[in-house]
Amino acid sequence: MSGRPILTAERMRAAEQAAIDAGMPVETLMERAGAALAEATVRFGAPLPVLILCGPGNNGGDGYVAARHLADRGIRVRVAALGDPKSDAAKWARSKFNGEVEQLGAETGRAPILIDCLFGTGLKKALQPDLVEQLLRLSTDASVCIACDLPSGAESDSGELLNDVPGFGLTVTFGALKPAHRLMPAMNKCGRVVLADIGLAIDTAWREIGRPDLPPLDPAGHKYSRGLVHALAGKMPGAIALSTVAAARSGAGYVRVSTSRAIDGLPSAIVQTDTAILDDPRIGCILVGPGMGEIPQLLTLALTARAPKVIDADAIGQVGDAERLRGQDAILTPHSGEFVRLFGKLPGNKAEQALEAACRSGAVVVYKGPDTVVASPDGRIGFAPPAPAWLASAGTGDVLAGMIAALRARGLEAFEAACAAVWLHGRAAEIAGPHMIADDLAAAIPAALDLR
Ligand SMILES: NC(=O)C1=CN([C@@H]2O[C@H](COP(=O)(O)OP(=O)(O)OC[C@H]3O[C@@H](n4cnc5c(N)ncnc54)[C@H](OP(=O)(O)O)[C@@H]3O)[C@@H](O)[C@H]2O)[C@@H](O)CC1
Ligand SMILES: Nc1ncnc2c1ncn2[C@@H]1O[C@H](COP(=O)(O)OP(=O)(O)O)[C@@H](O)[C@H]1O
Ligand SMILES: [K+]
Repeated sequence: MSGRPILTAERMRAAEQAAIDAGMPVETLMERAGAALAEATVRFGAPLPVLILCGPGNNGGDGYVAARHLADRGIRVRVAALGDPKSDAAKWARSKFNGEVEQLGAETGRAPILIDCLFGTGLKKALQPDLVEQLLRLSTDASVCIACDLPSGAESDSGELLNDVPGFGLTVTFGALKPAHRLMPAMNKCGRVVLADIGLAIDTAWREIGRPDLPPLDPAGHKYSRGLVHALAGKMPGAIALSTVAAARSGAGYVRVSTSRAIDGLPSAIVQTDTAILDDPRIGCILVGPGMGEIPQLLTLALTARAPKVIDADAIGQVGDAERLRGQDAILTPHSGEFVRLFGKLPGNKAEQALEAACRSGAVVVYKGPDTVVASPDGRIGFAPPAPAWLASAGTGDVLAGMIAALRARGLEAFEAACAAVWLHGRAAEIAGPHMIADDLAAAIPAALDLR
């Protein structure tokens, strides 16, 4: 999966330390970070006057460097600090800035552009209430709010907010994204996240899910080689209709659905059959769960087959013990309720929980929500880029399950298929617009595929 790297605060510090050990002075890293922050500020906020709030650590240090670069470009810049810098690198950055530094407090005056360089990955606890008050006041008065590395108060690894945090239009981060940029609730405060390369070597299996690279159509292909999805219908035909239409629109060569009664309104291209022969070697992916209802036999049937499978919705509730999935080539797509029912309350952030669930089940786990994460038992984690909140409507999960099944049947490896489908699902929602229903989402899939 391509996409921007994501590191925890600890691994970020290790990457920084490795660079320092290899002879790169920390001041060089800070210089690059501050310069990138200044550059992004100019691009995002135009040459309006800037107020930079500097904390005591290296996040504040980045702020002093940015102040110098902005002043050098002739931009009016003020710095308001919590106090003197504490770290050596931040002291160095402060000494290089020739302008005045105000004490941050109730008298600090507003500016059209506010840059928060109070705390980044070194945040240890909630900000003092009076500081939160100043941050909220100055952000309300600003036209553009920019966070250096992280919004102050956002916990880097968990994505939790330790205090009230204003909404930022832009967050400029360095070397790698942090989990908080892609986990709720912090993700919702970051705005656009720009990643600056400051010359660190980053090695990680955690990435933001990027634009997928799908294999080209085989000119000599036929409908089975393009991928056969076999869906098992249950009690609610509407859900399987959404899933199978989504599978067909996602480029499966053949979509077949086993159903005991005809499903009205399905496109003629989707083949309905009253048998469920799952040992057909041409099946590229079985889809079970959407609209299944209380028919646990359908899951049992799916689990007897060798083909890869997507296990969604009601079928997740029927798994019972995650061990039952061991040896299966499966992708599980729980929302939070289904996740907790199957795996219980797991420790760690959402990504770590998904990874633990993947390890316990041996399946690729797509842990859905406003901050969907995809985890593979081999340690890879994909964090979805922000998707529109209007995805929160009935049936959109059925559409996602069908999309994953199609991409799996088309031959993508399980983790790649899940990540690609999550990315396309979000883009299809953007295309379908705020008043969409799940049917419109499925109809927008071809346009999302064209976006790539
Ligand atoms: N990684 C990299 O490669 C690079 C990282 N860079 C930058 O460094 C940033 C990380 O810097 P950092 O480690 O100095 O931590 P930072 O966030 O400035 O805060 C630490 C200070 O705050 C204090 N403190 C904490 N919480 C507090 C609270 N609630 N209320 C009050 N005080 C609190 C804490 O005090 P302590 O508890 O330790 O006494 C300490 O003094 C990172 O986000 C990025 O911007 C770049 O320069 C380029 C290279
Ligand atoms: N607030 C939100 N912002 C973005 N995406 C969301 C939000 N809420 C839900 N989603 C996405 O919408 C889909 C909902 O799936 P699910 O909960 O299974 O619904 P259903 O079972 O009705 O189809 C998931 O892909 C989820 O990631
Ligand atoms: K910050």
